[in-house]
Amino acid sequence: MSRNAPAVLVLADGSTFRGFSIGAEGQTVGEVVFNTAMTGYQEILSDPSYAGQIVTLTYPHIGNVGANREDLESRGLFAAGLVIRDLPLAASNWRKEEDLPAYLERHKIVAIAGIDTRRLTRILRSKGAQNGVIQAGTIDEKVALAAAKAAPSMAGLDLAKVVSCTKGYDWNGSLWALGTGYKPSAEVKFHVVAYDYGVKHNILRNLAERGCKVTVLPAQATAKDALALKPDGVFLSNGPGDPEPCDYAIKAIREVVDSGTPVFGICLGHQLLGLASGAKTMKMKFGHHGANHPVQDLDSMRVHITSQNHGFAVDESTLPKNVRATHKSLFDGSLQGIERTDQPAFSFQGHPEASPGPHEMAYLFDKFVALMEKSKVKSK
Ligand SMILES: NC(=O)CC[C@H](N)C(=O)O
Repeated sequence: MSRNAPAVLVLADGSTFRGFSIGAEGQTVGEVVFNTAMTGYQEILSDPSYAGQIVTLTYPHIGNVGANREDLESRGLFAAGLVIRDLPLAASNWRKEEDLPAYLERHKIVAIAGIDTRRLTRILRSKGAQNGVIQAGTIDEKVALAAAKAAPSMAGLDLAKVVSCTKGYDWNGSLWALGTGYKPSAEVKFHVVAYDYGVKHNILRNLAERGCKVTVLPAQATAKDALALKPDGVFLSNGPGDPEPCDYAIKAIREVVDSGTPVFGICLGHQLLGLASGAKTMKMKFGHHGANHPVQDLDSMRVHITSQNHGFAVDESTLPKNVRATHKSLFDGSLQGIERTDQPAFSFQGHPEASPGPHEMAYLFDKFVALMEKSKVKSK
C-alpha cells in the first residue's frame, strides 16, 4: 500500500479520528487501550497479552529507532492494531533492520498515525477502555462504527489458549547484554515448568539467567503433565484476555499449588493464582499500561517504578485467609501482588521482566529461585 494512504479510527461511542496509514491495508477490530511507556514499541507490539487490543502509545514520537529481529517478546506481533501521533521522517539506530511502517506491513498490522492521541487518551481515561476499529486504505466510517459496536467485550474472553504454544518446548537463552547480545543460559541449577498463556520471552530469559532450565508447556496442559516432569518450580505466565473463563488453568494451578511445588505467577498468571486460591477478579476501567507505575512492596515498604500491562485485577476484598497482599499500586491503590501463607506460591500483577520498562522488580525472580532452593533443601 502506498505510504500515507488515508486511515481512520472509530470508537464504539462514535468518536472518529482521521489520520494516515503506517501499516497494513484493511480493517482491524479490538479493545482500544493506551500505553504511556516512552520506549519499547516493538516489545509492546509483540507482547501476546495485547492480543485483541489496539494499542495507543501516548508518547508522541514512535518509530525513531526502526525495528530489528532482537527486540521481539514472542514468535510474532500480537497487538490487534497500533495508534500513534507522529512517525518521524527518518529512523536511525545501530540495530535497525527496517523502518516501523515496513515492519508493520510485513506483520500485517493495521496502524494509524497523525491523530490527536491526547484527545483519544482522555476519552479512554474518562469513559474507560472501549472497542474500536482502524481502517486503512479503503474507508467507510459507517462500517467501522458498526464493527466497533458489534465487537465482543474483553470481559469473558479466554484468549490464553488461543495464543499459547500448541506443543511444549525447552527454552534456551538468557538476558541481552551490550556487546554480546543474548547470552546462553546460565549453568542449570533448577528445572522450571512454565505454563504458556502468552509468555513474554524476557521472563524465560530472566529464569535462564538465574540457572533455570525451562520447559514451556501449552496453556491447557494438566497439573499431572506439569508435575510428571518433576519440576523444582512452576511458573504461570502473562497472557491476554479475561482470566475468569480459563477454567482449565485454574484447575491445574490449584492442583500444582496443593502439591507443595513452588509457584510464581506474573500478570495473567497472578490473576489465575488468585482465582485458583479462591479470590475473585474484576475488569478495571482502563487498566494499567505503561513503564512508570509506582508500586509499593508492603513488606519492605519500598516503592518501585514498574512496568505494567493489565485490564483485569484480583479484587483485594475477596482474598481468602490463606492469601496475603504483598504489593499495592500507588496510582489507584489496586492489588499488585499476593502470596499464599500455606504454600510456597506468590505472584505479581506488573512485569518484573520489564521489556519495556525498569528492572526494579527483578528481585521477584530471585525470590522464586530462593523458594525453589528452600524446598529442594527440605525435600532432601
Ligand atoms: N499482561 C497480562 O498478562 C495481562 C493479563 C490480562 N489479560 C489483563 O488484561 O489483565
